[in-house]
Amino acid sequence: MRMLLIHSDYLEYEVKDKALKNPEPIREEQKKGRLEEVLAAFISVEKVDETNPDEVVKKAVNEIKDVASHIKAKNVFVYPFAHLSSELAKPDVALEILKKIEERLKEGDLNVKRAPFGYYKAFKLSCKGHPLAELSRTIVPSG
Ligand SMILES: Nc1ncnc2c1ncn2[C@@H]1O[C@H](COS(=O)(=O)NC(=O)[C@@H](N)CO)[C@@H](O)[C@H]1O
Repeated sequence: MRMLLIHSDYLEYEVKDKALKNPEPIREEQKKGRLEEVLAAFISVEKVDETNPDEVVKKAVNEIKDVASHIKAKNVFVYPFAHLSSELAKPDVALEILKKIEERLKEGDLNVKRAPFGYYKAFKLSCKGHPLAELSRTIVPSG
């Protein structure tokens, strides 16, 4: 799994077209979304993650929580992003892993949103530019 973590004044998205034949079914209110003072987690789920999804979920959640506490962000946006890797996991596996990351993060005291999976989306971001505002993480199952 590859994650790009951006601390931003806000992240807002708007769903445009389908990027998959069968994207995640969404409700009308999910077609647009916005969070202020947010840690945006752009996540590419990779083929290697399919060998142990639960382990990569656990590691990803720990990394996101760790960064959020360091930068004192209470809001997290889980954002499916297929452009951080050339070895993408199958969409159904990727969606399950992203849903689990969202669920686990919500168990803590973070306010979490997840952007819809399988759609082209317009988005706006305002990176804060401090030394920890742009981070990346590579997460692999231990095998
Ligand atoms: N492995 C993945 N990790 C994260 N998001 C993914 C993954 N696979 C698919 N997606 C989601 O599905 C959308 C389309 O994925 S894509 O790889 O860019 N494109 C496609 O798969 C099709 N256009 C066929 O190539 C992405 O924008 C993202 O929302």
